[in-house]
Amino acid sequence: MVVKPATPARQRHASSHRKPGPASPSTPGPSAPGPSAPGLAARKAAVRLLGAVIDARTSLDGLTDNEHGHPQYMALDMRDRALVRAMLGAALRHRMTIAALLAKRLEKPLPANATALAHILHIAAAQILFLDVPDSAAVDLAVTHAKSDPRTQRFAGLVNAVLRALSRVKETELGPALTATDDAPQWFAHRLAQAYGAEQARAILEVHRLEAPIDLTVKSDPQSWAERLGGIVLPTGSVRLEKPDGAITVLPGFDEGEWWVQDAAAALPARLMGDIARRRVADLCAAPGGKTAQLVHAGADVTAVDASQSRLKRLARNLERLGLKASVIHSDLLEFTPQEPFDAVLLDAPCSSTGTVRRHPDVPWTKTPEDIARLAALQRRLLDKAFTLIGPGGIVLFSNCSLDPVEGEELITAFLADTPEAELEPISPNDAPGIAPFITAEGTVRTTPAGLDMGSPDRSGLDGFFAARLKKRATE
Ligand SMILES: C[S@@+](CC[C@H](N)C(=O)[O-])C[C@H]1O[C@@H](n2cnc3c(N)ncnc32)[C@H](O)[C@@H]1O
Repeated sequence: MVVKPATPARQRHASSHRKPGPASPSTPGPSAPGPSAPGLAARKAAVRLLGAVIDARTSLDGLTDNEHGHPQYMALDMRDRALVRAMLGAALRHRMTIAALLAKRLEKPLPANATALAHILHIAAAQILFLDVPDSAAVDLAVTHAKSDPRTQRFAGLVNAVLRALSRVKETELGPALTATDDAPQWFAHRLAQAYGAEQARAILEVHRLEAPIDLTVKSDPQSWAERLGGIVLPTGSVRLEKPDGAITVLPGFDEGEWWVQDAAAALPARLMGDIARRRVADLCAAPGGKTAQLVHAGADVTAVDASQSRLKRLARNLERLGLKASVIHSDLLEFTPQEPFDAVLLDAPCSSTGTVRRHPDVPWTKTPEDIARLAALQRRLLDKAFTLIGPGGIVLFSNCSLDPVEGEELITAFLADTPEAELEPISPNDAPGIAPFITAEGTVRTTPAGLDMGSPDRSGLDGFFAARLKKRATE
């Protein structure tokens, strides 16, 4: 398979350009960079954050937030932050491949409690194998890092020897290692295989090694926006950008509010609600508002509800930029008591996010099967509540970005069995452009990252999503 380099790291990082010291198999060379070497702070931050993800199951999104991120990350300039994200992306997307190649260079496995050492090796190996950083810089900075930490000091020679050996064999060993390895924790690979069969699970895991392209939902005229922005129009109507250079916010149409970033799969649920022009519609877990924007743009009178104040602030900013208006309510859905029923509600429920691994490669490492069970139980409570908010003949569109049937197909089957006044309104190919390949035998929608083949790996794929349209039976 072809491994797409993890951008933006194929740019060279000036702070990494040092000549290597003399290559000794086990002793760091005399010219190994000093404790304040350029590029060292970025490596230390990446190692620290990898530890937080792997050892403490902390979500990378929060750690690398540009306003409230981890202090070691916040102390870096934007260029080094991009490098940290690239190192972490590669280290997590290829975690098992890296582990297998490192293990071959070690005489015996690292002790289970040598986590600091393991993370230094993984971050350096990610650079050597997948990023456009000179191998010598990756090795030397890892050695300096190891020397500076009392927990890893005595392993500096081992770090040097293992990484230099890895650099020597990467051309011959990387390809076969990628073919032989599932880059996922066992529980996750196993669950995917149970749900989708071995072949499809393998295809999904392969796509998880790639970074996702950027998709836009445009207010109108996708073809002309695709031409202006250098992208393609997907069969579903989203515009897919081809390797955008630099910040999205400087592209034409951003300031004018002509489009918003939204994965092609995430754009599907709101399109399945039928003609909602002038209807009263609630978006029940709304922030940061991608689907709210679609509903308002479709002409509905929208009430957007979310339990998170900070995420609602982002929703309000997004709607303002787009020139779209909704009533915004800060409330736990379980305590939301509107005065009148809605014609339709969209419940894009909080979930394990296992459909978004291309964008969030930490997810399989931070989530557990217990999280999936807990989130499915919460989703069921939210769905029961959502169903009370519509009148007879009203619609609940339930969706989430999980790949797990426990949060999707199985949840809906149980809901229908327990709720006599509910019926599934099957989704049909005429409901939305490009939807046909994703409709299941039951009439729900299921996408996986291995879907939407656009001819080349970096143009293809979409997030994993589930959607079901439920109707409240009209009373006689
Ligand atoms: C998957 S995100 C929604 C994404 C959003 N629909 C969009 O398209 O931009 C799930 C949202 O559910 C919200 N949430 C979680 N539990 C909630 C609850 N009990 N009541 C209301 N909102 C909740 C979270 O704050 C989060 O914003």
